[in-house]
Amino acid sequence: MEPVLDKATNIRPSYIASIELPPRIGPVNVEDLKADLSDEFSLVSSNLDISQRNSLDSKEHIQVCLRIRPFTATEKENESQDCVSIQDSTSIILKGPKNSMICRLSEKNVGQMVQKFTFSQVFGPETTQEEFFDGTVKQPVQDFLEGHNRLIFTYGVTNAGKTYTFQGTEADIGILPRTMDMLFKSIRGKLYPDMDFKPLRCRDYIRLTKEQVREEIAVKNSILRLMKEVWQNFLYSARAHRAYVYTHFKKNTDLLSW
Ligand SMILES: Nc1ncnc2c1ncn2[C@@H]1O[C@H](COP(=O)(O)OP(=O)(O)OP(=O)(O)O)[C@@H](O)[C@H]1O
Repeated sequence: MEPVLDKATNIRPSYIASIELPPRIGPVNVEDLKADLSDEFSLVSSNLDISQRNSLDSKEHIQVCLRIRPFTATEKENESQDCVSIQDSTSIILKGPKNSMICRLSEKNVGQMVQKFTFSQVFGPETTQEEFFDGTVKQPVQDFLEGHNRLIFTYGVTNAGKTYTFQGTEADIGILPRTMDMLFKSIRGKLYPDMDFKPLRCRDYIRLTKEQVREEIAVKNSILRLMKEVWQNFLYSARAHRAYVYTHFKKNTDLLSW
């Protein structure tokens, strides 16, 4: 039975009442909602050099990978329902949890409501940290080492597994330490061993003569000596202050007990 609404007491909130909808002109075209925007966000412009264009041509310019994490112990204890099923390596089917409102409504009206989502790559709950790194981040890091710009980020609701994926655990490191490892390995043996470069402003440097190197070392040593003296003086006065506080306190408590 339809609820009977008492019009006199059902007052619309003022913020709704105050909205004036613009008059609709002609039919609404919804086709552009499905527009493929990938061309507009294309990284390939005429300014890029040929090597960069080749590197990008073979791939999508934006890659969106999905990682589905396994249930945590608590979720298993609570018998959480699996709402995501992997259809193939790039798509998943999402079902509303059984007995949820959306599920009951959709079953009643149009059968169980399912939604399909497509990604560049889908990684299931059994995916290891190494497999995930190799399948997602390794190539962009390699591109970066060859001089291209790359941006990698994780995105998801709380508890989705972003920190685990990015940072990982001590026993099973994530994509960030694996990336750093790759970067440091790539410069191994390429480090300049001498100490005759000096940074200048933000991006420049100058090469020092032997005499200038000696002067730099002398300046640095005197700064270090000065810092050591300041630190020792600080420690000395901190100890003296503590000793004073202790004796003062002791004297007062002695007086009190007396
Ligand atoms: N691939 C995985 N394998 C095993 N455990 C995982 C995996 N991904 C996440 N977890 C576990 O799931 C829980 C939630 O993960 P995590 O803390 O990374 O989520 P988060 O997205 O960073 O959350 P928040 O946004 O709240 O910081 C943690 O207990 C984590 O150890």
